[in-house]
Amino acid sequence: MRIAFLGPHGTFCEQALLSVVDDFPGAEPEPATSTTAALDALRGGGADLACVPIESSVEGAVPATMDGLVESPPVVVVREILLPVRFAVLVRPGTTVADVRTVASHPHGEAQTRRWLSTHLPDAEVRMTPSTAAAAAAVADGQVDAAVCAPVAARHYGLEVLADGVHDTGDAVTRFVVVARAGCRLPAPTGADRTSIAATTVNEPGALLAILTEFAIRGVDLTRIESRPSKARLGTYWFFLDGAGHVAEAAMGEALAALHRRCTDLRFLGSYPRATVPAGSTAPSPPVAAPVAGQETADYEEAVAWLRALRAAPDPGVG
Ligand SMILES: O=C(O)C(=O)C[C@]1(C(=O)O)C=C[C@@H](O)C=C1
Repeated sequence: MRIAFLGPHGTFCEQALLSVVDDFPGAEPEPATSTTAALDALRGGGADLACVPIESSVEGAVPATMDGLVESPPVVVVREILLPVRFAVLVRPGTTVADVRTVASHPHGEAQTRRWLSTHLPDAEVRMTPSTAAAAAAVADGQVDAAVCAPVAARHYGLEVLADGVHDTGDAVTRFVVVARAGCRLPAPTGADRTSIAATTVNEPGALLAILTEFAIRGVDLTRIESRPSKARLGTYWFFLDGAGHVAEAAMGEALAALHRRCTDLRFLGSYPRATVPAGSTAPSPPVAAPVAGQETADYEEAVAWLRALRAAPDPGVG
């Protein structure tokens, strides 16, 4: 089983994938040159799964992933991974701070170390690369003087650490997702799951509120909402929503069925176990609201059984 990931070797994405790879028997991680390339490999059949970053606790959404999730043919998330991230500045051996004229990183790496860079390397030109490890590779090739990346990249590219712990915000966490082609068997409900969707709707007052209401009235805790341009024309958007629960559960299933009737386009992007921040990290796990009384799975099952009993009345023809 080939799993394409945002490469080259030494990315945070590779670390995230390696932390769960044993759960995918026979997995062969294969580096892709970008998030888009990883998703393209999945869609084109060159990979069976793709592991890509989706959001950072500091910098927010990874646009290439959000946009890639709603392209065709459809894909679904089957796993999420939370990885605490800390950044180092890597250089070729012997390079001093005074030698650094160019520094490279992924846009999210630059965003999370901007203050450090402006304080300690104020005159360095900052260049963007498709990943933090691509920046480390560029240092090794002599294209730039320094990379802002994961410390682990040093051993992949024969670099040394000029400065460690250079992130501006402590306890940063990046969320990664493992994505499969739609039609695969969904992960079974665990009781602590997340469901992701993307929806478009008409432009009229209250249209977004109507979408949110379908979740609210069923006690579904929304854990994330983002919008991205639909790309069809200015002013039209995909709304990406994550909610606590599994499509196999009545509350989430009913909410999605209601959205299917209501939205102009609705993409189911997967139901998968909610990840927590790994033990040992000081970063807090994301909050999830407590269940709402009367809206728990057992309440739904009881209500469905009640309705079924009503409909199964022995003499429906009375009157
Ligand atoms: O470039 C990498 O190493 C990645 O895995 C990507 C990525 C991201 O997209 O946010 C992951 C973690 C860090 O926040 C910086 C970059």
